[in-house]
Amino acid sequence: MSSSVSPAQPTALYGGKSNRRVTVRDIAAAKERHEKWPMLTAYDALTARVFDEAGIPVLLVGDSAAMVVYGYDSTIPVTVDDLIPLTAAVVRGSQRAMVVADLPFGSYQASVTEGLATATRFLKETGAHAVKLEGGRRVLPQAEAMVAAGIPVMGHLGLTPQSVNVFGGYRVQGRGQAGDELMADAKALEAAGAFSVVLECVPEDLAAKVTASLSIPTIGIGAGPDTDAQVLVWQDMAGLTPHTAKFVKKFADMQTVLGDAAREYADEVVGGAFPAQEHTYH
Ligand SMILES: Nc1nc(=O)c2c([nH]1)NC[C@@H]1CN(c3ccc(C(=O)N[C@@H](CCC(=O)O)C(=O)O)cc3)CN21
Ligand SMILES: CC(C)C(=O)C(=O)O
Ligand SMILES: [Mg+2]
Repeated sequence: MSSSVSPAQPTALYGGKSNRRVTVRDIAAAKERHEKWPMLTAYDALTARVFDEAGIPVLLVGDSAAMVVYGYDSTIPVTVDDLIPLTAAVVRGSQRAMVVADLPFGSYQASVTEGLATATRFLKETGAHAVKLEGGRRVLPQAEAMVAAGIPVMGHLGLTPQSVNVFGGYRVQGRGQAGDELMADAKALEAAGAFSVVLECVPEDLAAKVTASLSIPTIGIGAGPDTDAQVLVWQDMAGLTPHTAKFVKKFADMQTVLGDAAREYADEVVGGAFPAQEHTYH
């Protein structure tokens, strides 16, 4: 497994000493300075704390919780009521990171009113600092209304998993003509006031072109090395998920670590070695 190395020079978002919450202004400053930054998902207080203390500046409570927390085989089934308690836990578990709430399928597409009501619920009931929604021009009125209401919006283009049934699987998006459409969506989100945009599963050349064309940061997942930021689902990054996409790098082997711990615990219970006197009240 790889060892971690901090950059020699602290950047606007990583490696500095400030403990106050990261804001959209800090994120804009990072783009101006051409500084890269890391984002991870989190779904509970303890992992949020670990990632916060590791200096991850932005934590996303992804609707990927549908798959990695709730065990569904897509993100379609997860609801606002499923995600609100997880998002609140991540806010409580972190001190410095900006917490972004991923709006689930069916909670913002129907209308501006619906989108605004959902985004407002996340900010009020969880303490999240921003929301993320999938789509470009098709959700522009919603994005504009949220920004007008004072809610920072993160966009998400390319492989938008809530549309998996339209794509016919989790496939690379934005090849050929579709790249021009994606670029237009990215520019529309920027004009609507989005503070950043996720680019998922797109060719690296397209991601680089979009990154160079926007004044807001791009956050890549399967989008190559040239986006301003990167994001991974933490269970993928830590080696807990059994099957992962090509874009995932495993920075730890938690499946082995946790499995070995569980087997050792079980062996000691069955063999009588645990609990010992030191774990016992007298
Ligand atoms: N654990 C987890 N990690 C994720 O990154 C993630 C989720 N869940 N759930 C929601 C979506 C689904 N995602 C996925 C899932 C599979 C592929 C995948 O297997 N892609 C193919 C690309 C095939 C092609 O060339 O078009 C691959 O082989 O990498 C990609 C993104 C990303 N998101
Ligand atoms: C992978 C990220 C971008 C996401 O949307 C999620 O985790 O739900
Ligand atoms: Mg998501």
